[in-house]
Amino acid sequence: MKRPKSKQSRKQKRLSEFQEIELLDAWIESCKPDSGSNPLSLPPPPPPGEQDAASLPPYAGSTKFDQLPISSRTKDGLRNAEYVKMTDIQRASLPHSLCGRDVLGAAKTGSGKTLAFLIPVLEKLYRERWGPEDGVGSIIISPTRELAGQLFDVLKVVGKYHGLSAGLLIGGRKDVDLEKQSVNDLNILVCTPGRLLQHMDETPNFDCSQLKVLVLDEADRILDVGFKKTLNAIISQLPKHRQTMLFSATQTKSVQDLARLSLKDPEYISVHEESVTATPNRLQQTAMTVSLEQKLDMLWSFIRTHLKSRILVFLSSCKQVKFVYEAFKKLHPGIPLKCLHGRMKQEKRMGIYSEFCEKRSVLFSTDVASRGLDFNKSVDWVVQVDCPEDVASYIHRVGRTARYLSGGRSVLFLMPSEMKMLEKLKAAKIPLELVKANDKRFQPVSGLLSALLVKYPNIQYLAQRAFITYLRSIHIQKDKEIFDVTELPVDDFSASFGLPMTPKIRFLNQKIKSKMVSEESLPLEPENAVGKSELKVSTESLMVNDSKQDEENDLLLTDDDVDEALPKVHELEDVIPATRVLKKKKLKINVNRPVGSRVVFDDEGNTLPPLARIAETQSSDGALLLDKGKKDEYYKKMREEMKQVDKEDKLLERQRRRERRLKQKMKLKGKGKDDDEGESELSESDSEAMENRNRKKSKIYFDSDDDDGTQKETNEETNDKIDRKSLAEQEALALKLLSSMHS
Ligand SMILES: Nc1ncnc2c1ncn2[C@@H]1O[C@H](COP(=O)(O)OP(=O)(O)OP(=O)(O)O)[C@@H](O)[C@H]1O
Repeated sequence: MKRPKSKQSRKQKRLSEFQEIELLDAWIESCKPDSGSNPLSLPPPPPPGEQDAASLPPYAGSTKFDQLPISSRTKDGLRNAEYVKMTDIQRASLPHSLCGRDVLGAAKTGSGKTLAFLIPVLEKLYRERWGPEDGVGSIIISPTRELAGQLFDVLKVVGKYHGLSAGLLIGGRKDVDLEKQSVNDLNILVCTPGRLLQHMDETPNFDCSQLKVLVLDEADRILDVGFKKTLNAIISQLPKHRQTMLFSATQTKSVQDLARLSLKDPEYISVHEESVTATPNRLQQTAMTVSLEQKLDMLWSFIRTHLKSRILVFLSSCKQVKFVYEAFKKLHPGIPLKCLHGRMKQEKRMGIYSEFCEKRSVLFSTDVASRGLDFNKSVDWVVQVDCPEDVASYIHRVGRTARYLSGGRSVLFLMPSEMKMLEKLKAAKIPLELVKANDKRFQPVSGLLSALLVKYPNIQYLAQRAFITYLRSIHIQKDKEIFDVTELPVDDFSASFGLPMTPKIRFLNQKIKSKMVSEESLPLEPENAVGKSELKVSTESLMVNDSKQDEENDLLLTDDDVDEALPKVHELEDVIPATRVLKKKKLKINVNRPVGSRVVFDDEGNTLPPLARIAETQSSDGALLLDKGKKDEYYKKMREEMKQVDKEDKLLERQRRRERRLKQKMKLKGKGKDDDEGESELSESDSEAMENRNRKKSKIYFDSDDDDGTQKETNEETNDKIDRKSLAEQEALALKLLSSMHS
């Protein structure tokens, strides 16, 4: 902010300031609007020429900033930024806030709430003659860093001619030590709750005891459970005697919340309460039924048909944002893509935010961009791919378009299981039209994604993470009437991401198990469990249209270039087509599975109870042998059958042996004859070998060298006896082993 340049001019300024402040104080005091009155219903003050010279003109009912009891510095700042006429929320709240009252302001998105609290902040400190040595005089808290940055920018513009110092204190910045050195010299802090508390805890001599004005922008969000502890800790360090202003498009009226902030007779200013709609009039809102597995196809088709628009796409988690951004970027839709989420470095976040303000592009974002952000050039479309958690969240998301006097359009994708949300939105005075997509413009992307995932494992990893986090985000939603994770067709959803297999979903198993227990469902037999836990496959196609359609509502027609030829989709020339067939089999979740035990599955994928594996062999009647009596009987029968088969085998073997020996005998006899006849033909060695062979043979059966037929016959019988004995022993041993195994 500018400071007076020379000593002389400073002195003059101080003098004129002094007079101006006196006049302003008197004016504000003498023309105070009645507490609880609505300045919007009052007539505007008469023009300067017609005013009573003896008295100050009433300011409640003013329509222009110039008519308000505010300093010339603020007026200059406003004029500089071309703010002349006030919006409704400014007209309704400024007369009350300028006279120091606590205010609870609610007005539609994009209706100018920022100035409604920045002007009183500047004016209060100015009239208190606040200076650098006075320390922190006002704190403005915003739920997100981007919004805090934006508020700070507006403050710099409007407060340009004031001598006050202001600082932006937000997380994610490296220069916290530098901040600590200068924070005590700041008069106005624009901050996020976490960073403010950090300074309260860590910065030596950080002092807010003189605080005059506290502002909570997006108050309902800051008072939400997410910030509860932080906010309570902050409030406990602030003086109770102060002016407090709360602003939001979806205001809190909870007495508990207001008590936490120690508000004193606050003015409830809700300028659009009587309005027919809760959202800006120039906002054209539509909804489409899109099944979970078709969301990405629909989003891709939407982007491809709106290449000349500035589109803000809301997804439910950082991981979703990362995956869709990275994957679509690789597919080159024909429009620049950007992404914004809480896990990004602060500098990058700010960079993306300002780039999106400047250039036509598609910004994929989490709810980090859903509140307060005022993109410079208007956003043409807000696309909600994932259903917002509640009505308030919907209002803030769509509120990023159709701001101030501009128009805008929005589309909400609703899964068949989320249709209850449509009723809730309509009940909250949100004019939504259910429309259908143009099938001719529908361009599925799942095939391209599966090819992409094969080529880029890092994107496949992102897809897996995105898949899990989406399901988790549904799982943790509070409104179970709308969000039911067990209703989701997980396998088809995973396939729509291009994933070759459905990733494991542990929390879902537990969820389903507990659901089944609470519903006292069928006995937990594996078959039932699987049937029960099987996640539905949504066959719902693009749209259920219950309203009359016209071209205007056809969402896959381009908004301004319906007949214009679209650039061709950049084909994945170098992407290898997916070789693996996508798993279409439904996920079977075994709710019976005891923790830490081994589970056995049959061929169908059903679990088998313990011991079933042993008894896998079926009896003649086909039943599994789990009964011990039946099992013993079954094995006894089997043993006997085996014995019989053994016997037959042995007899056969014996017979074969006998035949072999007979043949050998015959051979030997024949040889003897031959030897006698052709002695000269046999060498010495040959006869020796023959002798040895005969000896060896006899050694098999006899210990003596005597060799005649009768003897051999007897020996053979003995041998058979030995054989028989050993086989019987072996048999007995085998049976013993078998029975010990199964007893
Ligand atoms: N009196 C005015 N004259 C002209 N433009 C204005 C005026 N007041 C606000 N604006 C413009 O209107 C736009 C929306 O204002 P602002 O961001 O304050 O809305 P908001 O009500 O805070 O919205 P949200 O609820 O989304 O936070 C801004 O671009 C702002 O510059």
